[in-house]
Amino acid sequence: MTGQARVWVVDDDSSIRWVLERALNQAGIDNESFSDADSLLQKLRDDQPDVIISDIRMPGTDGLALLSHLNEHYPELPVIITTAHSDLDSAVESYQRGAFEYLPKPFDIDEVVAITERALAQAREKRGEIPVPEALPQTEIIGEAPAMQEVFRAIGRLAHSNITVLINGESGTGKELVARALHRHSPRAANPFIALNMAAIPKDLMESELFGHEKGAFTGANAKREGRFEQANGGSLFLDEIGDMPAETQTRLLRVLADGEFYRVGGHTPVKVDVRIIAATHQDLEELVQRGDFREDLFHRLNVIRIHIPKLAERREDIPRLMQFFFQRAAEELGGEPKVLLPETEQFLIGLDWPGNVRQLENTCRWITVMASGREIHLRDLPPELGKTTAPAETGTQTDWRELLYKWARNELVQGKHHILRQAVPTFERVMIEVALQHSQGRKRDAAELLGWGRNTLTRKMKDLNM
Ligand SMILES: Nc1ncnc2c1ncn2[C@@H]1O[C@H](COP(=O)(O)OP(=O)(O)OP(=O)(O)O)[C@@H](O)[C@H]1O
Repeated sequence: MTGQARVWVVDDDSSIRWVLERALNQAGIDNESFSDADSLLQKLRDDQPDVIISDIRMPGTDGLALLSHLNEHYPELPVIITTAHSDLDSAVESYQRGAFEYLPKPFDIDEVVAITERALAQAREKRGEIPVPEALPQTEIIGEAPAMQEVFRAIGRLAHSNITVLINGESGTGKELVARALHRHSPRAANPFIALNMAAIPKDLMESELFGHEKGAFTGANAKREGRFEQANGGSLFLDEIGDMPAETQTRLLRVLADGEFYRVGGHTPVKVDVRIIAATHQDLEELVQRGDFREDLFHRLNVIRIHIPKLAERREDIPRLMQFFFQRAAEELGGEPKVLLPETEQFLIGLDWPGNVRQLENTCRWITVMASGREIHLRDLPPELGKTTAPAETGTQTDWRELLYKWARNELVQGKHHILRQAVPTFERVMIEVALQHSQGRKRDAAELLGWGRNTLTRKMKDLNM
């Protein structure tokens, strides 16, 4: 945006001017008020705002006359009309004379601010200024594992279609990322992508969240509200954790999918929408259907194309690149240079089970970026709980590390490596030496004694190991 956004408000009611001034100021929108249209027109001769909010009934030039004048002489300038005497005629008249929006009083302050922001965005667009890009989450998907290649192929095949897609995968495997990619590569890319997590919405608010409500539909519904379906019109609606959708909402969703239209809560006029549904779940929907917890007909409607995202432990080969990517991103966000893993640290991390999948890996990389002081990451720099939660925790510390070693060795062999002792033994010795030196506060003679070596052996080993 060039300079500050400026909004002019004209209303003969000083209390309305006061309320609007306060709300706009709070939203950081620069504004100025006028008590009548004539003084506004006067000022318009040598200055121009980005948006005007005008009342209809005012002494002197009224709002509709002002609107006609503005529409003729300043067609680019969005005008929001407000009125306390709302009727069908004034609404129709306002739109016919080119109003950007029409708002009956008393209005919902948040709604006025939201509409003003939309008007400001449109004004910028018309002036040819580049619209402020929305802070889109990073959508690059990393995956060289065959299972991920399969996912990419599915996204590619679906690129030109509007088909409903069901994404299956454990929590944190990247379902939302894939949904965004499906949207970004679809003919709807320029329209909204709206994400909604069924598990995060209280049951009794779900319908109004999805379908919106009319003013007065229930206690607390002070103004009409658009639901997510309307917001996603022309674009995609991502319904995450669809298995958690309550039965009544399932029934309504099914009807919307069949008819392409719905009623807002408390509404009597059908609302038509064109929305592509991308649903996701970590649950076994077939099993939910069997148990009677999910409607079978809805399941079939959603299950047109299914994309399965494997858990991270099933695509360990992607872990190094993912970590590199997350270290890079964490460094950009938190400052500093991206961390680098020592080979033994990387091997250890590749061997873990990662029950929280890619999200857990990402969080671990952020943790390391914040907590580790050096650039190179040793085993000792890893979050202490990592081994416990994600490695198969056995009884007693002795079996703990042996289990990990088993896992590591198996993994090496699975990856086709040879001579694995060449890596394992020095790694083992290095860890032992580091711990002993830490314990002896750097005194080599004591460390050697702790290890059961002579001092010369320790010195030679440290030299061999480049320590
Ligand atoms: N293949 C990948 N490449 C890069 N980043 C990824 C990949 N998979 C997941 N991520 C990142 O991991 C995090 C979790 O992914 P996402 O939110 O898409 O998972 P989800 O399966 O939708 O999780 P939930 O089911 O818990 O909502 C996100 O920050 C996402 O950017």
